[in-house]
Amino acid sequence: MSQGLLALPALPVAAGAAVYLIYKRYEPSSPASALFLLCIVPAILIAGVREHYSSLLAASFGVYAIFWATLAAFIVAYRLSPFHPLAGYPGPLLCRVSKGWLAYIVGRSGKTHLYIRDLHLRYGDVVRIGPNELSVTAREFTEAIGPKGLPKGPYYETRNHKAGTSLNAIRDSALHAVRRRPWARGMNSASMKYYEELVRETVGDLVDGLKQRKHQRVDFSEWMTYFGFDFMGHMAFTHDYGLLKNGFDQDGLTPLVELAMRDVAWTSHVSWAVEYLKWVPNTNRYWPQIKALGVKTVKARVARGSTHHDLFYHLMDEEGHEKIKPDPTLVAIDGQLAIIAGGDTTATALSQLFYFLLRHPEYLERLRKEVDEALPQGEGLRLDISKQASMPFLNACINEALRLYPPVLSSLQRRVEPGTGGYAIGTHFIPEQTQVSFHAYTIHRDAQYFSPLTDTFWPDRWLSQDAYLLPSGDTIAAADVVTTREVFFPFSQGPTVCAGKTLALTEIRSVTCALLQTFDIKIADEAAFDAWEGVIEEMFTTRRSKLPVQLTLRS
Ligand code: HEM
Repeated sequence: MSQGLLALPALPVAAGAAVYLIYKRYEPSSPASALFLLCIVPAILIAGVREHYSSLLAASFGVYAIFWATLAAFIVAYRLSPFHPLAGYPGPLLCRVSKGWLAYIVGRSGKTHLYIRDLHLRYGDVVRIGPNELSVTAREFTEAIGPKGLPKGPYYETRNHKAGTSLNAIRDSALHAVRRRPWARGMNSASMKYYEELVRETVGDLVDGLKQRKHQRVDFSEWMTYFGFDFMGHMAFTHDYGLLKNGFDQDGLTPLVELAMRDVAWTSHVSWAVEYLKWVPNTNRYWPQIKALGVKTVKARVARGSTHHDLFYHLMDEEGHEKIKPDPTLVAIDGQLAIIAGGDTTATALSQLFYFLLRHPEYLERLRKEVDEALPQGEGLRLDISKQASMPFLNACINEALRLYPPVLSSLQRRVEPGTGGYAIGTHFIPEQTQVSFHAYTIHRDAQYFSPLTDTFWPDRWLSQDAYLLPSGDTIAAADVVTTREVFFPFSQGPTVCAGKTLALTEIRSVTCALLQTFDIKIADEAAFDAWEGVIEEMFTTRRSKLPVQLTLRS
C-alpha cells in the first residue's frame, strides 16, 4: 500500500482524536465552535486526500464518515472505560454512553420517574444515569441541595431566555440570592395576608363554578387546573384568566403550558442541543409562545396598574428596596415562571390528593369529620386559614399525596463545577464536572425512608402516635413506622426551595376544606380512575389525565 493510501484514513482519524481531546478538555458548546470543529476541520482534510478518491463527493463522504466515526468511538470508549471518573458507579450501558437516552425516554413515554426508580431498585443508592451524571437516593446526599450544597446543573439551561434567565434557571448561587430577594418580600407574612384574601375569593369562584355543575360529570383534574391558573393570575398580576367563571379555557392556556413543558422536559437532558434545535422545524416552538404570553400579561398589568400589592408589585420593587431597579423583561420572565410553577403544580397536588381520597373513602370520611369539627358549617364557607394549618389529618393526607406523587417528579439537578476540586460527601467523592440529580418520586418511595406500605396511600405515617392502626386492621408500634422527613422534598430544599411553598399549602388546604364542606364527591368513571396512575407523565411538572367525578351538594 502506498504512503498516500495510508494517509487516507490516518488524517481524519488523527483529526477526530484531536477534536475529541479538545471537547474533553475545554467543553466548547457554542454553535460557532461546533461548526468549526465538526464541519470545517474535516472539510480542510478533504483537500489532502482528494486525489485518492474518484470524485469530490466520494472524498467528502469518506473523510466525514471516518472523522465522525473516530470522534464517536473515542467518546463512547472513554465513557465506558475504567478510566472514566464515574466508572466505579453502576448504571445501564445506554445511560453511560449518552444523556440522549434519558431525553429519549422522556420524549417517548414521559415515564422517567418509573425508569429512574427501577434503576435504583436494580443498582442501589447511587446510579450513573448519564455519562457524567449520578442519580442519588443515599440520605447523605441531601446536603448537596441544602444551604451549603452544590449549584444547579445544565439541566436548567433550557429555561434561559434571550433577554435573561428566570429565577429557577439561575445557576450562579450569588446571583440567585440577589434575584430571590424580591421574591422573599413578595412571600413574607405581610404579603401573605393579601394572598390569603385572594385564596378565599378564588376558592369561592371554584365552589360557585362547581355548584353550577352539580349532578353533572366534571373532570376534577381540569377544574383544579382552572383554580391553579386563575389563582396565580390574581396573585401574580391581578389578572383574571376567567377559567373558573367561564368553566372552560378559552385562551388555550393549559394545553400551551403542557406542550411547552413537554419540550422543556426532554431538551433539559440535552440542554446543549437547544441552540441547534432552533433550526429544526417543529421543535421547541411552544416555549417561545409561553414567553410571549408572559410579556403580554406584564404589559397589560403595567397598562392597568393596580392598587393591590400583588407579586408583580414586589418583583418590580415598587417599594424601592433595591438600589438597582429590576429589569421589566426579567420580571415578565419571573412572572411567567410563577404562573407555571404555581398554577400547574398546585393543580397536580390537589388532583392527586382527591384521587387518593376518592379511592380510599375511609380516609375521605375521616378527613371530612376533621373538617366539620374544626370549621363548623353555617356561615357559608369558613376558610380559617390558620386553623387549617394545624389540622393533623388534613396535613397528613396532603403530605402523603405529595410523597407518592410530588408534582415535580424528577430531576432536581446539581453540579460539581470545574475548578472546585470535587465534592466529598459521606463515603463518596464526586469528581468535578459531574451532575448529581435527585428524583423525589424515587426517594419518596424508598422503603428505607418510608415504611411500612411504601407504595400505599397511608396518611397515618405522618401523625405522631404511640401505635398505628394499619388498613389491614393490625396495629404496629411507633418504632416500626419509618417516616424520614429529611428526605421529603416535594418543594425541593435549601436556597432554591420553592418560593411559593407556604402559599401552595394554603391553597391546597383551603380548596380541600371548602370542597369537603360543600359537596359529596363520587367517582363518575371507575375506568378513568383505574387508568389515572398509569397515565401520569413526567414533564418536569406532571402531565395528568382526566378524573371524572360527580358532585352533589351536602344536605
Ligand atoms: C404544590 C405546589 C407546588 C409544588 C409541589 C412546587 C414545587 C417546587 C419545586 C420542586 C421547586 C424547585 C424546582 C427546581 O429547583 O428545579 C419549585 C421552585 C419554585 N416554585 Fe414551586 N411548587 C409549588 C407551588 C408554587 C407556587 C404556588 C409558586 C408561586 C407563588 C411557586 C413558585 C416557585 C418558584 C418561583 C420557584 C423557583 C425558586 C428558585 O429557584 O429560587 N411554586 N417549586
